Amino acid sequence: MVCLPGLMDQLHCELFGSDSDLASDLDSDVDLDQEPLSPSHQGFSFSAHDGSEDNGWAQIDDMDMDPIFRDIMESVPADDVSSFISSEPLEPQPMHHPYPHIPGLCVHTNVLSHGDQSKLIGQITNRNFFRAGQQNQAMCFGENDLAWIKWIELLLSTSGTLSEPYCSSTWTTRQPLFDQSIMNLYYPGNGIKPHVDLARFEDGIIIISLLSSITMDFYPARAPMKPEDPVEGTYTADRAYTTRSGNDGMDGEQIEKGEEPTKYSVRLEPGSVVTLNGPARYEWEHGIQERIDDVVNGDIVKRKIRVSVTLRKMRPAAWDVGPSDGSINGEADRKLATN
Ligand SMILES: O=C(O)CCC(=O)C(=O)O
Ligand SMILES: [Fe+2]
Repeated sequence: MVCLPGLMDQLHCELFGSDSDLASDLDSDVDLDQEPLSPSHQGFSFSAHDGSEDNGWAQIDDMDMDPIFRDIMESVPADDVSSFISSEPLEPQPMHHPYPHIPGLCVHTNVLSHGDQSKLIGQITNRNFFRAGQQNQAMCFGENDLAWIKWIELLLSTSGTLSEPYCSSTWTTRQPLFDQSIMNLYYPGNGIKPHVDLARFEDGIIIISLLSSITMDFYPARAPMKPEDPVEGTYTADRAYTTRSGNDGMDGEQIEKGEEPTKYSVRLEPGSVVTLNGPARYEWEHGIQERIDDVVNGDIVKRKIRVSVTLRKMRPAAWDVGPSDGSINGEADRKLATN
């Protein structure tokens, strides 16, 4: 694993245990019939949405489990969440939906079968990434720490999700395909502010949706990026993440002028995958509004608990980036969104 202290700090990622332990622990996949991994087997702790600095495993036994999370997770056998996903076919027939207004955006439905979704959720809960529901985001860095999710790459390939014209072969043939992942947990009412993913990630980003559907919105970026931008980023936090949230996508200036911002809404179903390439990755912001329901074809649909997995690849130079303003990324946005 390569993860410099500065970078770790900036992305709220804390290492527990030695690298060698971590690598061997993560070599094999999670056996869903086993007991959840003990804290000593888990290499990382992750930022909590309360912003607390010290999230050491020593505290875990003392944690009060979030009651909503407990109810949901206790009702789900570790290896079967199909009761959450009742409306999908057993054998998925992937469909690919490009969005012509947003070049490089494609939503791929029915990519993960019930079993695939169960396995992925089982892996996530087994690893206690969300610390029993007390935090809403977790991250993994480096190929070793993504070993548990490597099987998804094959699924993406065989489903046609990583094929032209939806995804450019300039990135789908890279090795490794992904070396960074973020798991996000959303309760009804939670969201993520509109953002362009950090410049430190390469082109070619995927978002997997699990457990329930949600509406994601896309807006033209206020500060578009280019692939060759410095890995540190080129824009400031106050420019990138100000008021475009919770008000149907209008920022302060646009509200004053009475202008409607361009916004495209995309429905993300469990088992679906979003691919972001080129303009969709660099020139459009994506976000999820903080609401308890979404309007879908005129109907109000209540939100339920949702988990997403974002997979990306770090730009080589990004591993050397030291600490800077940690607030200019989507990770920090989750913290704001839940406070
Ligand atoms: O949770 C999602 O669906 C989106 C996550 C995201 O945009 C991010 O982590 O950068
Ligand atoms: Fe993002």
